[in-house]
Amino acid sequence: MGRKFFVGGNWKCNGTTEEVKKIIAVLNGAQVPSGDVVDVVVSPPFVFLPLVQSLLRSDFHVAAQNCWVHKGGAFTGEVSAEMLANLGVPWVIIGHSERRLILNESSEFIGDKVAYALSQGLKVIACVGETLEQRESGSTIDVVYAQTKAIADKISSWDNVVLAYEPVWAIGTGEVATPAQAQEVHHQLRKWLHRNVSAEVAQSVRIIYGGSVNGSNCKELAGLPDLDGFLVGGASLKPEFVDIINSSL
Ligand SMILES: O=C(CO)COP(=O)(O)O
Repeated sequence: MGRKFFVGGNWKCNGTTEEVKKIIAVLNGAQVPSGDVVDVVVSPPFVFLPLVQSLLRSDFHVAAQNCWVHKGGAFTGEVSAEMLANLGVPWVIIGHSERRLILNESSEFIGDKVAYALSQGLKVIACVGETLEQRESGSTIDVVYAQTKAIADKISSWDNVVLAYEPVWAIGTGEVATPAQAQEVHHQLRKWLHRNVSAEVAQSVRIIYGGSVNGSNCKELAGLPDLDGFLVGGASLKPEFVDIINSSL
């Protein structure tokens, strides 16, 4: 069985109620393949999750952009995995580079978060990726292996995990990875899963790419053998997100 294409839209810390309604109207009117062909997940800021859930077509789903690492409690400003499950939010993005780098989340902390979110029945988009400095020093593969290992060490099943490779130097820069660069890292990640988890998991886990994906560059990337979809930032707030959803056709 092939891996189902997956397209996530990470809205990051953007949007007003009016803007949310506008982008949802575009998505709801879009001609896209059925949910059997592509998983579409949009990830608004926490405060807009109920609004998006109430308006969004039923074949698309929502993701939170983060959650607390363990059970909720006295953690001011945090949102727990239990709360997301209680709201019927099926997905959560964990380990985005903006949280790793700006909020100093360690790989170990991210591994704990992924494990806890899974334990609460959430599905996880787990992000890995190297900085420009790491790429230039030749350590890309070591970095993404270590980030992936920190997750693998904490979880017992990859059934509900999508792995997102997002090179930091490509995020929000307009400098998308070349098809060769993306394919190389995705292939190496699949090899790592094969060696360290299982052949079955290596075969079935979706590895998606993020970093300056847009309506014009998505098609070529979508055809790569080890690339199973996208995690889209800026372009997920625009009508071209529909082209990205359709890029595997
Ligand atoms: O960080 C990203 C998605 O999580 C990618 O962002 P951009 O598509 O804006 O480069």
